[in-house]
Amino acid sequence: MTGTDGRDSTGSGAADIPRPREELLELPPAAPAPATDGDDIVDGMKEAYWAVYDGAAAKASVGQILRRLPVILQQIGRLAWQADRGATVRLAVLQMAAAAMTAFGLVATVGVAQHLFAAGPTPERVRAAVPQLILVVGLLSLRALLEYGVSVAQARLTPKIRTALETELLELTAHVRLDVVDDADWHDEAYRARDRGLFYSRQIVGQAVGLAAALLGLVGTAGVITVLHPLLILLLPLSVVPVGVAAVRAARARFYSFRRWNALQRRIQLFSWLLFDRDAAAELRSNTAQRALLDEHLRLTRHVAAEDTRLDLRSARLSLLGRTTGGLGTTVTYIVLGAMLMHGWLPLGVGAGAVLAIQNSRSALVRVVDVAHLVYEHALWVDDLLAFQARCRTMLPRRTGVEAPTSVKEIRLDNVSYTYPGKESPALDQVSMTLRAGQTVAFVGVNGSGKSTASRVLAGLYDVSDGAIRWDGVDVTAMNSESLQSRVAMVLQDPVHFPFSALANITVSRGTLTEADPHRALAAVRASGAETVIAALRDRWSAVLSKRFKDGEELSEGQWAKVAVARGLYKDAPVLLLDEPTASMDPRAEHAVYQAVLRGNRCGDQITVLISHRLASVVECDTIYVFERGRIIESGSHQDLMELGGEYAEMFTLQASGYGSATARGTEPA
Ligand SMILES: Nc1ncnc2c1ncn2[C@@H]1O[C@H](COP(=O)(O)OP(=O)(O)OP(=O)(O)O)[C@@H](O)[C@H]1O
Repeated sequence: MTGTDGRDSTGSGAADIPRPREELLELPPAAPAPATDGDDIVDGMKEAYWAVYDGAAAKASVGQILRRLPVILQQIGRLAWQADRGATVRLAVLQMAAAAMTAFGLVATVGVAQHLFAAGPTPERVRAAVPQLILVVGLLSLRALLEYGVSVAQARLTPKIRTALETELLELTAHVRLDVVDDADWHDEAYRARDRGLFYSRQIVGQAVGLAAALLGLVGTAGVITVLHPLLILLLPLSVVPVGVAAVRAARARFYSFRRWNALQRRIQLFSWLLFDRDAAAELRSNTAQRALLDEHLRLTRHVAAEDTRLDLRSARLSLLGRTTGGLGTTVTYIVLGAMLMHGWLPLGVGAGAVLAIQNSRSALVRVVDVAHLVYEHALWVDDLLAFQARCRTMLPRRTGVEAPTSVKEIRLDNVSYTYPGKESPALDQVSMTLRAGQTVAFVGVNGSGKSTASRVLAGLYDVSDGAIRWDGVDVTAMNSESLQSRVAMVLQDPVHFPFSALANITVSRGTLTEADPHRALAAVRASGAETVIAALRDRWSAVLSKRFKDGEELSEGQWAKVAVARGLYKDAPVLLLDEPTASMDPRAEHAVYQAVLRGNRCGDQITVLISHRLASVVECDTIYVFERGRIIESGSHQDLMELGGEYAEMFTLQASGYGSATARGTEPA
């Protein structure tokens, strides 16, 4: 006997002597995981796709931040305006009024100081200050009320903005074309927009309000100082700039440590995830690998503890530096103020007021710096979310064109080609076929030959790169994509396990979870074999098919397959595509499905396409198309193809011989 490689396969001769192996790989090291104790463990971590903007505020210059702030405030204002105009106006007006009260309160406090530091006996000075004191209390109470109003408006606005953004994001991601969803980069962006963009969009309104309040406070106190004495405004930078510089450095250090902390946590989480994970549990135990992973976890945790301490110490040092520079600035301010008082340029009461106002400005500036950094970084995430939404809007399926017909007599594919984005060679190459109502056809071929791609193109999920698909002569590109998709029922090998009731798992194929056609549902589960599955559930049709819910039930893969076939049949579309739906079914269930779908052909004018690797199940199809590298290499009935003696006949004979030899072995005498 001679094999295809020409070597003798009888077990004798020179061909049996193994040839020396080529040295492809050197010996591995004795320690598989190199110790990284001496290295910076954060550097070994690839940046997570969702962490791209972490620490951005630490990298931006003060100029960059200042330039972006008006744009950010404007953008958040626009989002707020779209979400709730009334609440936005109230928020802005009340916030400005609260800031004005702060400034008036400061003026009144200066008035109190002027009376207290005026010449004359103390009781008279105190009495004279009382009306101003009452005014201060009144203004502060009014400010508290206004700030309450700000909080109320903010509480109404924030959830509305978040809901609007989330709804729009889900609406867009659920509708973008399938080829877009196939793109891994798009996925990363989608997760980032959902996890980070939405999260920060909820916080950013409050932060923007805080920033506006701090900025208004700063402007207000600067105004008061100018009113007290124009020269004092020159003193203000002397006092506040060092504080501002220290605050900028401290804020940057905080963002920088947050970024490192995040990277470290991700590294640790990899290990804790392996120790917790259900899928890893069996292998972890059978390999007795728990100790090794726990040791690695402990090693990393110790690293993180040391890193935490280092970052905290750095932050403490920066804070000390900030206080020292701030203190120096204050000392210089007070010396100049003292000199002005001594030279009689300033009355004592005004001097005391100036001290108060300068202190106010300093704390307002620190707030501005802190919040500006936060807003800057978080606005990048919100920007990212909005840019992603804008991109998705350009990736929606065709929404123009005529509605696809509710029934079809003939679907023609003329030289259809399809190339996946980013791929060089086509997955479908010049495929032509004609499918007629009432026919059942099969797509067969080796893995990767293009069968599923052909079915997705037929289902209107991908637009062809070349060629045309016509439904009764009408090119599908002239049809609204979603209407076309609604005319095709698709059953896949790995169906979605919807965590809904058994009934909703069937009705979802007609786009509803709440309305059912009871007769059609029963007919569909009977035909697919799902009837016995549902009948065995405690709550039958209403049983929730997910263990994540109380009293929920879990199905086996084969049972899910039956539910998925029922879902496809329930859709009752003019085209039914079955992409290896019975791969996980037991032989009896598979037989029943083929009886129902193929021989019974429940719906006389339906076009049924079956993709299967079990060739025994396609024998009765009207036409069998054999795919190879995206092309159709053979087509015809089973009989035709067997007579042709090509690829199909070879595959069929191979499978049949497996059964034949097994049967023969089973019947051989022992
Ligand atoms: N989403 C995708 N993105 C890029 N390439 C893809 C994608 N899906 C399939 N391909 C490629 O297209 C070609 C055809 O794949 P397809 O899934 O249509 O084959 P198939 O015949 O259904 O295979 P199988 O029998 O394994 O299910 C393969 O080379 C595959 O790698």
